[in-house]
Amino acid sequence: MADPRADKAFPVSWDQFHRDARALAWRLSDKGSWQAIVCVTRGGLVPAAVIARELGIRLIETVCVASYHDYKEQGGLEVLKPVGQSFIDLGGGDGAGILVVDDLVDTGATAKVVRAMVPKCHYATMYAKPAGQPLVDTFITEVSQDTWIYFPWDMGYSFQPPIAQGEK
Ligand SMILES: O=P(O)(O)OC[C@H]1O[C@H](OP(=O)(O)OP(=O)(O)O)[C@H](O)[C@@H]1O
Ligand code: HPA
Ligand SMILES: [Mg+2]
Repeated sequence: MADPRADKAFPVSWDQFHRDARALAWRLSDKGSWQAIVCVTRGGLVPAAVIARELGIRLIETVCVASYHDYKEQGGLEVLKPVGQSFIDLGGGDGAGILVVDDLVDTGATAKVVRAMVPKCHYATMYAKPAGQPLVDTFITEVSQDTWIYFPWDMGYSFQPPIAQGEK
């Protein structure tokens, strides 16, 4: 269950997301070499594109998982498409040689089911909340459990009331 008190906001712009994705690629670049990326859709598609470009990886697979069906509401976790067997077999049948990429880890529920498919993978996310961190090998920024991360593809420009107005 995501923290229902996730009331702090961590908004991420496209520029910041790109910078953080590049930073993740830099951090990964001396941690190994991978034959393929498995991106966790849908959120993992975006950092996976940047990391694939930076690390020169052209073999890309998806694992399709839906966990949060409504805003901040974690429903039953559904695996809509598992990792393909040919990818699991790349490094000997246990996911070695696979770099898994997702946008974030929160409770760790998604990472747990994906890791069960490719136990020897390297699991990388852009952002990590404490509950999910033990399931991730590499991430860029830690945010607290009571923070909700707002990704650029979920946002639009809107009027912000002045700070002083909120104090009335
Ligand atoms: O650590 P957890 O508590 O499992 O949460 C993390 C997962 O939740 C979000 O995916 P979501 O299920 O919302 O689907 P989406 O990627 O299609 O937005 C996010 O992209 C991660 O994959
Ligand atoms: N932001 C966006 N999607 C999420 C989050 C979050 O903090 N936690 C789980 N899915
Ligand atoms: Mg996701």
